[in-house]
Amino acid sequence: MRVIIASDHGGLNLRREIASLLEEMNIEYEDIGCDCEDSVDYPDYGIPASERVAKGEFDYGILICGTGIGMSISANKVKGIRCALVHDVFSAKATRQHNDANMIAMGERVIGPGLAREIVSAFLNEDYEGGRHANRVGKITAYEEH
Ligand SMILES: O=C(CO)[C@H](O)[C@H](O)[C@H](O)COP(=O)(O)O
Repeated sequence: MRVIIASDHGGLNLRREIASLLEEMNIEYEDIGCDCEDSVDYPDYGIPASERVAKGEFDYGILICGTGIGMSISANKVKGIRCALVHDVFSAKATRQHNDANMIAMGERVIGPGLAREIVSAFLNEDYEGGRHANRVGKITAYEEH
């Protein structure tokens, strides 16, 4: 499994926490920044990360900003990306099972590091269920293609 992580200045500390978690989990990952606490614009990090997931370079992406909202909006503009804004473990599991989400976004100003770790772990350990969900995800993909 290969994972890409990115944040703006508002998600810097939580991104570092998630990088530590991925190391503990022995998951191969690339961290594309941002690298300092100076104010940056979340699309400058979220869109390149999403493009690399969409190209197949990574299986999953994890994006963090202050709220997770700007990152999730940016990611979902990239064709092939299904990015869920998640701040609870149930949704992290469900978005893999039902939506086949390939990215999640979280807000460092919304949740603490312990919950964020649980969310990432749940997301990466869950499988897509297909079945009735495949029809629904297929309709999203068809819309994207038209
Ligand atoms: O994009 C966001 C909100 O949708 C993120 O939370 C940003 O991190 C936030 O907007 C940055 O805010 P700041 O006041 O410029 O630090």
